[in-house]
Amino acid sequence: MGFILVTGGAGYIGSHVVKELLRRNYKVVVLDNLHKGHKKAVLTPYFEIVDLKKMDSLREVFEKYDIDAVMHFAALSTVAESMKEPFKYYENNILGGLNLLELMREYNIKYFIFSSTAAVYGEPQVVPIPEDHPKNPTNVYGSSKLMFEEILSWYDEIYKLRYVSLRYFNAAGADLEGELGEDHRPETHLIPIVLKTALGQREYIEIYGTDYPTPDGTCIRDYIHVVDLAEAHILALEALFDGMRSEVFNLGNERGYSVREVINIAEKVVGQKIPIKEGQRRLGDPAILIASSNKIKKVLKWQPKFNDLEIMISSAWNWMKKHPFGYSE
Ligand SMILES: NC(=O)c1ccc[n+]([C@@H]2O[C@H](COP(=O)([O-])OP(=O)(O)OC[C@H]3O[C@@H](n4cnc5c(N)ncnc54)[C@H](O)[C@@H]3O)[C@@H](O)[C@H]2O)c1
Ligand SMILES: O=c1ccn([C@@H]2O[C@H](COP(=O)(O)OP(=O)(O)O[C@H]3O[C@H](CO)[C@H](O)[C@H](O)[C@H]3O)[C@@H](O)[C@H]2O)c(=O)[nH]1
Repeated sequence: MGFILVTGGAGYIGSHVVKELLRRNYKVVVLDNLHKGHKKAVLTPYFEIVDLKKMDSLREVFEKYDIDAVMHFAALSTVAESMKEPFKYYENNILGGLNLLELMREYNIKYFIFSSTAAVYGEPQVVPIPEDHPKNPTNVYGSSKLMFEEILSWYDEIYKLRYVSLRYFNAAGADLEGELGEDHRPETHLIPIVLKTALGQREYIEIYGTDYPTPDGTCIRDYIHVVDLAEAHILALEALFDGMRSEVFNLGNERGYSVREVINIAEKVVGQKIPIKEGQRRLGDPAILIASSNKIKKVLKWQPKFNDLEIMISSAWNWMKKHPFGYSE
């Protein structure tokens, strides 16, 4: 058995998946440019600091390792930034990904797992959102992921590249052994910001909009534990190895929590009141995003183990308490 190449394996979700792959005795090589990732989050000794946009250095990685499959997490993923710097997003997420696919073709590697997103759907017409829901991204980030899904389907058609595209909803939580966690800079995600407020690193958590058409006026999201995400990646990879055709799956828990509910549960976890400030809506935020995850449960027999938001927040809190400054201590 050769290596699983994990791009973006120094990042939040990639590092957790690497840990799970290693636990199951896969050989793993991580490729990351460390633009956002952290060296300390890389648990495999095989680590290449390479930018996907640099075809020549990328080719050296394919020359050096015998690769059986690729898991592709590397991407830029901040919605607001994508609307200010579209070129950067299309260049990184499309061109970077295409370089990878071209080398896979050249080196005859047939299996690919892609980190897609709920942002491909845009404003939902129905919730829970099924995979065949219309795709109308409302930002460049979501558009770049949708375009890449289309590219993948042509690589399948032309070169028989077998892929699974996993459309994650809101990834949350941290490694249950406290070895890995979420350390985005700047942090834009709700749960880590709420917890940083509890730690006193921020004065308050600003709620982006309290006039949404939801029961308490704040946005509703479907959170999924990063360890359950990791499990889904392994199931997808092994299904491809067993001959499954290319597939697209949502990954969420089919249950929504409002921003206020998230803050309330976080207060329970940390055992203190967390100061809030009611602010304006953030541009491009849909009111409600909830996944239908029926398909992956049926086809891959995926069963989330940590679908309780309190468990997700507790695991994130455990890591953050131990690492208040993330990986930079
Ligand atoms: N966090 C979420 O809730 C969420 C939800 C849906 C989809 N996703 C997708 O999942 C993937 C992982 O997300 P994350 O939260 O772990 O992000 P992250 O920023 O923590 O990890 C991404 C990693 O990719 C690396 N990278 C980016 N561009 C690169 C390039 N050109 N060459 C080499 N390395 C590069 C970064 O340095 C970083 O370590 C992304 O593709 C993201 O779009 C995340
Ligand atoms: O300081 C904050 C941060 C967030 N929010 C709210 O909390 C909810 C969750 O926001 P996140 O930024 O944590 O995540 P998003 O729902 O924006 O997630 C989107 O961006 C992610 C990548 O960053 C994924 O790609 C995901 O699929 C896509 O829907 C949103 O309603 C947001 O408005 C606040 O009220 N205050």
